[in-house]
Amino acid sequence: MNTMTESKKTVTLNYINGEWVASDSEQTAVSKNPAKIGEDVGYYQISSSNDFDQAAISARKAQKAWGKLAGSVRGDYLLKAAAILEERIEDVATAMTQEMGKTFAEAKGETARGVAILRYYAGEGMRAIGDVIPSSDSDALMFTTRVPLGVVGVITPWNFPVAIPLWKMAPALIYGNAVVVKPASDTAITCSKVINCLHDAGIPAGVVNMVTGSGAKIGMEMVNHPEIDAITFTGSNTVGKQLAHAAVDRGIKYQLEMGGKNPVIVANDADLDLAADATISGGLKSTGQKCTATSRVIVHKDVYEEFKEKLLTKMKTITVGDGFETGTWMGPCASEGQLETVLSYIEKGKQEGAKLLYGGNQVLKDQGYYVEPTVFENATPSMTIAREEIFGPVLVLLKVETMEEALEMANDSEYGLSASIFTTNIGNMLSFINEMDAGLVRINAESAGVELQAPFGGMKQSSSHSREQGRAAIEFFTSIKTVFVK
Ligand SMILES: NC(=O)C1=CN([C@@H]2O[C@H](COP(=O)(O)OP(=O)(O)OC[C@H]3O[C@@H](n4cnc5c(N)ncnc54)[C@H](OP(=O)(O)O)[C@@H]3O)[C@@H](O)[C@H]2O)C=CC1
Ligand SMILES: O=C(O)CCC(=O)C(=O)O
Repeated sequence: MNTMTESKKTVTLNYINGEWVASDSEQTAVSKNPAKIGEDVGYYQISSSNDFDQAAISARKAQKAWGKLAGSVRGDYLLKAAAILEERIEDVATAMTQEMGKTFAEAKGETARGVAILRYYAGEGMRAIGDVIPSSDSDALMFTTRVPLGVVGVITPWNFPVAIPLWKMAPALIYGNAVVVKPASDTAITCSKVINCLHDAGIPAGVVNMVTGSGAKIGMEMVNHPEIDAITFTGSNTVGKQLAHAAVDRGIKYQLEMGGKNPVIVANDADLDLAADATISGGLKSTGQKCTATSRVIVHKDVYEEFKEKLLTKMKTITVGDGFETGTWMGPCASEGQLETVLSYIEKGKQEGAKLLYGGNQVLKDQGYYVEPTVFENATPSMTIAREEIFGPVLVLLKVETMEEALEMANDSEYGLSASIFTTNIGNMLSFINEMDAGLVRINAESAGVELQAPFGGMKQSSSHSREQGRAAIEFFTSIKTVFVK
């Protein structure tokens, strides 16, 4: 059982060396429902250094045997875990909606994506891992193979509490690593349910470990721990950079996936209904809390007014509320802190002279951390709302005279994660594909929407320039060995 009951409280436990255990700190913290002020979802462990130490040591011990198993055998564990997660979709998605507010439909969709991620990486256990390379010595055989890194530390955010831990853990495991995961505190309970699927699939003790608690404490201990050979992280740029510095100091491998300020360009030949729908879906689903969310909407002057009207008409139909209620399109911000951040950006937008076209207010205040879908216009590219990641349901409209100006503006950002263009002109498409500085470029499709079988990652400040997901994951989670036999 991943929980225990203590004074009528349901307490989620740590998972160390194949067992669900309480922290020796004897401290727990509460996970709160952002849709219902005052409703506690449950409790999780505030772990100690000793807990983390135990997890890292047991991962080190277990990795040796795990790494020696055939890839197909490791894959079988992932397939079993996938089947178990599939049976538990409703339960896992319920925890997700309760902990971070995403609508139940989105939470179920994400959990189904988690199942697909496990199945995809199970298949990786059967695929080629090296090349035969002709040697200059005709009597020799030269080839490459790949070996696991050892123990991988996994630090994950709250916005995709099932998909992100799985798209990091599943490739780590299939390529023979052991893992210690430190999930976001806001969604620790959801993550423990995912780990429980791996436990119930019979994964050998120590191969997977989960330690919950403060990121500032456990996260930093993780990157500095001698038993940790690599770190994979998704979250804020500030924390990502701290981890990178520490990883470089220790000479370990690291992978960071961080922020975005993703643009969508609407050309004067675009299908404006499609563009408006995709801007809303890409910018406001999950309450704008995706690193791939649309944030800057760069519109050609010829279609600006028409596009704006379509966008506003559609935005006005959005229903905000508890993600469990039928009819809710957009849930609350994930926490009080996120709500405050979003409201402070809205204030800054007004102060800096942008025009608030729609929304901008906190709503259902006595119920939860809700904010209206919001759109600004008359913004300039130098305004804070056009430069910084807001991570909320806020769109900024920017008008341009030409497509060259649109592309230049789209690239005028420290980030480069995802970007889209709406156009029917092949020349516009090709310029965008070639010149847009983003890891994910999408034509006539919203900026969000990552496919698990394709590489994912950003340019500039959005990532550590590595890619995760798809086959690209093998580059991070393994080391290449070149073998020469004579
Ligand atoms: N790229 C993305 O998908 C995401 C981007 N963000 C951006 O970051 C902003 C802040 O969100 P927030 O949740 O605070 O993001 P953080 O980067 O603080 O948190 C992400 C993960 O890192 C952990 N963490 C926190 N501090 C440290 C540390 N010093 N060392 C190691 N790990 C640490 C967190 O643990 P704990 O939860 O215990 O603090 C969590 O597991 C958002 O508004 C958004 O702009 C946030 C989440 C995802
Ligand atoms: O767009 C997506 O599906 C994934 C987004 C993501 O990776 C993130 O927000 O961290």
